Amino acid sequence: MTSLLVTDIGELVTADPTLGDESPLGLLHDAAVLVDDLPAPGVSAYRMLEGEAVPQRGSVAWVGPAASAPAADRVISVQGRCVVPGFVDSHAHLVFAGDRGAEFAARMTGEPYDGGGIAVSVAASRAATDEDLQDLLLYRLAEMRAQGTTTVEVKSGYGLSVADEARMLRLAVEAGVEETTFLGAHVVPADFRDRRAEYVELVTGPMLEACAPHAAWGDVFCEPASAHAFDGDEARTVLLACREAGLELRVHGNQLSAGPGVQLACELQAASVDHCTHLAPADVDALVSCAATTVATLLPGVEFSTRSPYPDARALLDAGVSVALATDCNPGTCYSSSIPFVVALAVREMGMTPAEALLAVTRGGAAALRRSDVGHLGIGARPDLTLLDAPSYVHLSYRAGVPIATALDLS
Ligand SMILES: N=CN[C@@H](CCC(=O)O)C(=O)O
Ligand SMILES: [Zn+2]
Repeated sequence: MTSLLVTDIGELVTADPTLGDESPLGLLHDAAVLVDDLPAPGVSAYRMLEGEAVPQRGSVAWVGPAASAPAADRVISVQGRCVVPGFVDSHAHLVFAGDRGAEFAARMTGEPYDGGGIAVSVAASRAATDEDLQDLLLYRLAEMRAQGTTTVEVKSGYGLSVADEARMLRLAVEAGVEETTFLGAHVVPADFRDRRAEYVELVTGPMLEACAPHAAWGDVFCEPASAHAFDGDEARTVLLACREAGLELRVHGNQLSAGPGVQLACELQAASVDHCTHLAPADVDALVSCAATTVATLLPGVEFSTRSPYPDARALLDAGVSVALATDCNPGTCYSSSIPFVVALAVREMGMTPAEALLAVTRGGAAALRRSDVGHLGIGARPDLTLLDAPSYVHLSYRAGVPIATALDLS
């Protein structure tokens, strides 16, 4: 094992309020970070523990002024640039084949989004080989890392058969994704259109049984305003079955209408309810009451790509709601893998400050995945450092569209 000092950090955001200026950003200037327990170059990054190969990632051992940094086996100077915690993208659909650019173009001339296009991605994904899907997934994961994302959640949902849902989750696990979500209840597939109850039985029975071994989370697209998605009762049935199978819960809710998704997520103590585009006053009250357990994950790339009104993040934060931001990278409502793009939208369009937006894609994303080891650079954290080719985190939204963020390679 070796140690590594990342030094000459002009501005360091730890997102740990016990460090630095003791603000929520835990900000330091002219700083350094010591990472311990890294595998030595050329040595296996895995250690066998009880018969299983466990990745050795190291951890943050010290944070402070560069001038008083401890010695280390290796040193990387970032030459005055800004370092922030690696972004945690808590909502993405990365296992799919096919293209829906024409659907996007039609939306830009006024066609509404209703979820019907999901069938196009399902057909293309079912037809794709394992190898094709794996290549596409790995490409998208690399694209995210190149833009500063170090933890990502990946959903199934473009298989909608027992075998295809299970293979999508298996491929995600094989690609090294730690946060995998079973979304067999994405939409009701065409061959079940007049047999909705039968599809819910399939999802909660054989499909769940085949998928649960590859998934940490269970999710549902709860949207009574769409004929393709699931109403409140169907969504409850799916979520309860997922919980029974040992999965923790997350919900696609209130995307197209102020439906029952938020209330259901709060009632079932889901980790996150995602979209929250259309909220009734009672939904905001519910999100405030359940802020300790349930995060409202806002996905402004979706509002951008579906030309919908942005949720009022300012009002949610002021009310005391726990807020995260994520990409929702998917072929339909937002084919962007860029957390910096999401940050820029949240600041420009949703009333968030640059600091709040950065915390929402780090601490917020981690809370939405119930993770305490990522989303910050406190002592003991996973050493996921994202480098900004800029003097300050403010540049993430100030320099919108410029590729300044990238995950730092410690190897
Ligand atoms: N709304 C449901 N699911 C995805 C979109 C899926 C698609 O259109 O392909 C979302 O989160 O926006
Ligand atoms: Zn989604």
